[in-house]
Amino acid sequence: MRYYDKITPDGTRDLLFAECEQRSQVTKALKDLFVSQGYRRVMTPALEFYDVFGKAAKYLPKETMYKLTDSKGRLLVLCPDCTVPVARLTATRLKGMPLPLRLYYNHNIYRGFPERKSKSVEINQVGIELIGGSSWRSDLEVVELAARSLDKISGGKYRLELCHIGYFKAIMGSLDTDEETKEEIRLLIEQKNYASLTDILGKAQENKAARALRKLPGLFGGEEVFEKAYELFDENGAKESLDYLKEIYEYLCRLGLSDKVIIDLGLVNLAEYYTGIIFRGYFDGVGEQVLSGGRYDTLLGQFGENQGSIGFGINVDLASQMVKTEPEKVPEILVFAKDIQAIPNSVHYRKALEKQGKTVENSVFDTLEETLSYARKKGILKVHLVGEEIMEYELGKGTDADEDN
Ligand SMILES: N[C@@H](Cc1c[nH]c[nH+]1)C(=O)O
Repeated sequence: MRYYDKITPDGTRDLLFAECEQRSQVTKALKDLFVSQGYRRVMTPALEFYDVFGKAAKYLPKETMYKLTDSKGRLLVLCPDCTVPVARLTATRLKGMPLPLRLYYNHNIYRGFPERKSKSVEINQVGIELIGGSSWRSDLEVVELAARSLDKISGGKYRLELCHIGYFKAIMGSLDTDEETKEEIRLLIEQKNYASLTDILGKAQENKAARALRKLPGLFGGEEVFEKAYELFDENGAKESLDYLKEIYEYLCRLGLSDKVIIDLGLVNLAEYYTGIIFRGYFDGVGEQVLSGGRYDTLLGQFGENQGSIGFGINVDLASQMVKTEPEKVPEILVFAKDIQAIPNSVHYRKALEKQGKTVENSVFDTLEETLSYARKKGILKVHLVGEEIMEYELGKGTDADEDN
């Protein structure tokens, strides 16, 4: 029998020192930004009833959720998405609060990807949701905030891809095929898999919609994309979606972000709750998407509250790759209590040093000799011995000359 007692499950990992620091820096930078804009923090549990997502099962693939049962045999999941629990919370405990609600969170989510062993299944996500308010103004606020978040973390080395799911939905609505094939088509477009897309569309009835879908993954770039898109398909609400997206795009250009924003009409996200604009953020040199978000106007309705909302989430681990940390600092002083009786005094002494802003470590060795040897190994330059008096030992870098003086 094989024991898995020295490793972590596929897709999870331990984080050490500098990595923890990078994470903290990212979350602090984002938190400061969100708080300064009036967003308030909420926390939802790591465990949720499956029904919270089951009701919205169509929003997230069931196979990617980690499931377990509680003591009453009810089905639970490890939270696979932050937006759905926030919708649950808004419709229950936050019901009746003045709208709009501006919420932010820092949460781990769990999504299994059986086909990709190396992909993280535990993702630390920081995000916001803006619930209620006029769609137009909320969309402008949140898209700009997404760009600002990416900018703050990467120092300008980012790009934001924009789409409106209404365009894709309009085309799909005009395609004469069953739901299963439609889902397959959506996946192929998401993966920009032209070959299989052409194959599968070859089987559907040839019409304007099928032609447009074939071209969809290529509708990617700057302003010129709009012209092509209008030409390709403008029925069934497609024109209105493009008009709306174009206005958002122009607004971002007016903010000076034209070199950061890309239109990608092939952005057909995994989470099916989107009903309006959707967007994704990338950092230069990081292959995977760091930010994802969009407008979802029907999700809250699933929980009995009809409110439109928009939000985004940022993958903190990927964002951490953009953060440089200072080389790790060792404590300035190692304090050693000469004997058991001196320990209370050494505590007072450490507190006094901490008050002066010093970083202080307590020696848990029984002898001064071991304490000095440890300090040398760790590179701590000062050892203070607390007895009747305080004795200070200075350990020069790489020398132990003054050890016994
Ligand atoms: N929950 C979405 C991001 C999002 C937040 N709000 C709207 N969308 C995701 O994980 O991709």
